[in-house]
Amino acid sequence: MSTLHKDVAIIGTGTAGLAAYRAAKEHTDSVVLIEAGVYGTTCARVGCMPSKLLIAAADAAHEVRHSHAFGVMSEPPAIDGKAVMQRVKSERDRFVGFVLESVDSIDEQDRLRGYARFIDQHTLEVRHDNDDTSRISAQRIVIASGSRPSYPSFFNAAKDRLIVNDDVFEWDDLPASVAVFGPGVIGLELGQALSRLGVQVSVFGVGGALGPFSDPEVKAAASEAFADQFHYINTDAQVDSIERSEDGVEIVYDGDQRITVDYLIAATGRRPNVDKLGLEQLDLPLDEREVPIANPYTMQIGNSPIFIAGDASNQIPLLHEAADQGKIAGDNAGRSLADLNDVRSGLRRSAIGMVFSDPQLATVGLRYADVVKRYDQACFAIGEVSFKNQGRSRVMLKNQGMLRVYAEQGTGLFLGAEMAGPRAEHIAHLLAWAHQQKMTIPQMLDMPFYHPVVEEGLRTALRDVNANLHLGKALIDRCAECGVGS
Ligand SMILES: Cc1cc2nc3c(=O)[nH]c(=O)nc-3n(C[C@H](O)[C@H](O)[C@H](O)COP(=O)(O)OP(=O)(O)OC[C@H]3O[C@@H](n4cnc5c(N)ncnc54)[C@H](O)[C@@H]3O)c2cc1C
Ligand SMILES: NC(=O)c1ccc[n+]([C@@H]2O[C@H](COP(=O)([O-])OP(=O)(O)OC[C@H]3O[C@@H](n4cnc5c(N)ncnc54)[C@H](O)[C@@H]3O)[C@@H](O)[C@H]2O)c1
Repeated sequence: MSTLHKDVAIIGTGTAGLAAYRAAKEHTDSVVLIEAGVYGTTCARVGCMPSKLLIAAADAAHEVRHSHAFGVMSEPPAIDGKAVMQRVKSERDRFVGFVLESVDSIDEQDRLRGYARFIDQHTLEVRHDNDDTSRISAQRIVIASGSRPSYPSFFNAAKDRLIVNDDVFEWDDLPASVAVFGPGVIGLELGQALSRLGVQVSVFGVGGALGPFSDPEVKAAASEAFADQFHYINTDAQVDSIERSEDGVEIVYDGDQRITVDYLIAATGRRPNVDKLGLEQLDLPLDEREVPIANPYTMQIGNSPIFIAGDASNQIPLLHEAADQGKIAGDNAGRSLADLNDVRSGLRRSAIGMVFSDPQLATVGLRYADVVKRYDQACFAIGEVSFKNQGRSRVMLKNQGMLRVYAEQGTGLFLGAEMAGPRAEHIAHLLAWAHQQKMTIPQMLDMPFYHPVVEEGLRTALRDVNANLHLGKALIDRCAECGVGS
């Protein structure tokens, strides 16, 4: 068996692996990137980009369907499922093309195709497509193997009609009906988009979980907004049976209710691809899910010569986090070649999470559950705004949802927020930037607010928390000098 000797080996050529490669190359020329699947990254092929393309088509249909409320009359939109999927796939392929160009620009001798597994802390065995194996001996190894959908085994009863997000983006046409299991991030994005594109969508959840929320008030406002968006939604459904029937998948639920759908989409979470890497023989610190425990600032696993990044790390499974973690892991893998203790803390930004549904959902900094865990009740304050009567939101007929902001008593430090509402992707950025700058609520209120904008709703929530921190006056019900409806 041939053995390749390298300073740094990276498992996975996704976003994290590519970032790790570039960072490691700053320290040494001897780096290899190993890829078991297809190049192109999860984000571009089956994740961020195709999902947003589907959502864009759905939004277009929704706007036409609701134009009459503005006095703009139009026919109900005719959805051409084949044309929808054709655009999703062709634009997706364009994005994938950019990634492929970037992979192609990497020296061929730095790339290896095959499935990597650990033999020991410095040795990988790689199984190639033709079933041959080779070995890599590396001083430092970065695990950047991503994640995959995970679902309970009873879903397998749906047989060939059980699908995951990857399969949706392979469709040539839209189906008539689907059941989405899991009203989390993927379930809400894909489920709502399909529903707006005329697919009959039924959503089944467990335990009342909805989107990324831990704040019961924000979750309740989001529940209200989503209540009439689907054929059926129950965030705490009792599913009795799932069966592949002649016509599709038959689901019996909530006692004697039954529905037959074309497909069951499993969106019940993802698991890191670390279970088949042979980690059990390496004496690494593992968590209860057997995922290596890495220092979030250095991405080093214990004091070992192994680093981890991206979804594989199970820290924050988002694209920008995969890029940041990959950079930190690759930099430290290369930097520590001479001395394993020479690792540096990289930049970890304030947390920001988005769901591109309508209303959009967002979390920033500490979520409500984190605040409650860290602080005594008396040591933090909450401010809120409902978007129901918020001026600009009403103007646009996007007046649903709620924003709640959390702050520290005494210092007035902004701690975090949860939001369901219009323009959340932009408001979440303002909040995340304020959070990273460690701004206080009074400092945030000193910033400019234009009129009439949705951000005036943010100002209302900030004023509310300011009053609850005893740093300012209580809110006046109709603050005319603030701008009508702000
Ligand atoms: C439907 C969907 C929508 C999403 N939307 C967003 C969004 O809007 N915004 C956002 O920030 N995030 C989004 N995400 C999350 C984002 O896509 C991921 O966080 C990110 O792509 C993870 O990158 P990664 O490098 O860790 O993994 P990947 O890009 O999956 O790369 C891992 C690579 O490792 C390879 N590999 C695995 N095991 C081995 C092995 N043993 N040997 C060799 N190679 C191996 C795999 O083949 C793969 O190519 C979405 C995800 C999904 C599924
Ligand atoms: N916009 C974005 O940034 C974006 C979009 C998609 C995915 N992602 C990333 O992908 C990750 C995974 O997304 P996800 O939606 O798969 O996971 P998730 O954790 O967000 O949601 C899973 C949902 O499934 C539910 N669930 C679990 N078991 C169930 C069962 N048996 N029946 C019904 N429901 C069940 C959970 O209660 C939860 O609501 C996200 O955490 C996120 O990091 C991000």
